[in-house]
Amino acid sequence: MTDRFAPLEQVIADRLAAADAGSSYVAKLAAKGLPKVAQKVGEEAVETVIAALQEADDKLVGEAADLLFHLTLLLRLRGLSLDDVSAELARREGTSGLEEKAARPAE
Ligand SMILES: N=c1c2ncn([C@@H]3O[C@H](COP(=O)(O)OP(=O)(O)OP(=O)(O)O)[C@@H](O)[C@H]3O)c2ncn1[C@@H]1O[C@H](COP(=O)(O)O)[C@@H](O)[C@H]1O
Repeated sequence: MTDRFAPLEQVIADRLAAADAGSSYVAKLAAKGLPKVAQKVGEEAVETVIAALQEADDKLVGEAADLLFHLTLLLRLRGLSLDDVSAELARREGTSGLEEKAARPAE
C-alpha cells in the first residue's frame, strides 16, 4: 500500500532538500517549523471529520488527501515514513482492538 505513497514521499524529500519557500509549498510550510506542520495536520483532520459528516464523497476524499499529505510531511520532519506506520499496522494484524485494549495495564 505504501508503494502508492512512495512518489509523494520522494517529492517531499526532494523539496525539503532543495526547494525554497518561493517555489514550493512543502519548503514554505516546513520552514515554519514542526509545530506549524503539526497544526496543519490537526486542521486537516478536523476538516476531514467535518467532510465525513456533512459533505459529498469527493469532498471527503479531497480532505483525506490533504490530511495524508500533511501527515506524510510531519512524519518526514520527524525522520519517519509511512513504512514505519505500515510496519506498526502490520504488527497489529490479527490482534483484536478490543482484546488489545482489555490487556492494557491499568492507569
Ligand atoms: N499533495 C500535495 C498537497 N495537498 C495539499 N497541498 C497544499 O496544501 C495547502 C493547504 O491548503 P489549505 O487550503 O488547507 O491551506 P491554506 O489556506 O493554503 O494554508 P494556510 O496558509 O492557512 O496554512 C494548499 O496550498 C494545497 O495546495 C499540497 N501541496 C503539495 N502536495 C504534493 O507535494 C508536491 C510538492 O509540492 P510543492 O512543494 O508545492 O512543489 C506536489 O507535487 C504534490 O504532489
